[in-house]
Amino acid sequence: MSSYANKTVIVKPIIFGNTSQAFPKAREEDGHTHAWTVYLKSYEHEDMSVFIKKVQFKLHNSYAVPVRTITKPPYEVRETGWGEFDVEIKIFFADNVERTITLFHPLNFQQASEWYDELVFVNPS
Ligand SMILES: O=C(Nc1ccc(C(=O)N2CC(c3nccs3)C2)s1)[C@@H]1CCCN1
Repeated sequence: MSSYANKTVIVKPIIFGNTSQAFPKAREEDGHTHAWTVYLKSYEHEDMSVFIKKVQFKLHNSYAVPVRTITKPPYEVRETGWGEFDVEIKIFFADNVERTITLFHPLNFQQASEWYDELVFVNPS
């Protein structure tokens, strides 16, 4: 926690990204070629459920139930598919005063892909 211009500022470093694993061959029944996991986690291995109410992962609309809502850690979705697309990650906070945060992550099947960001709270209630 730090102060800046008489304000209390709390910064929570986060990581979001995906891992994937290719199947030996495309799956007969649906042509899926990869298993993948998209995730959000604390960069500091902190239990973020203290200040996060839920995380919604919005997959491509062709998936059954494309909006996956995760209410406790680990904030991740494990799925299979045949291609890469953008996953929208929407963070809802326990304090309803805080606006939701929307992140986007392009699935990457060539290599594990992680992005760093920070959740910044100014004068949290
Ligand atoms: O790949 C891409 N978009 C994709 C959207 C959905 C994908 C997928 O993997 N799946 C849908 C789900 C289903 N399985 C069975 C019925 S619906 C498995 S891939 C783009 C197109 C060009 C480059 N990237």
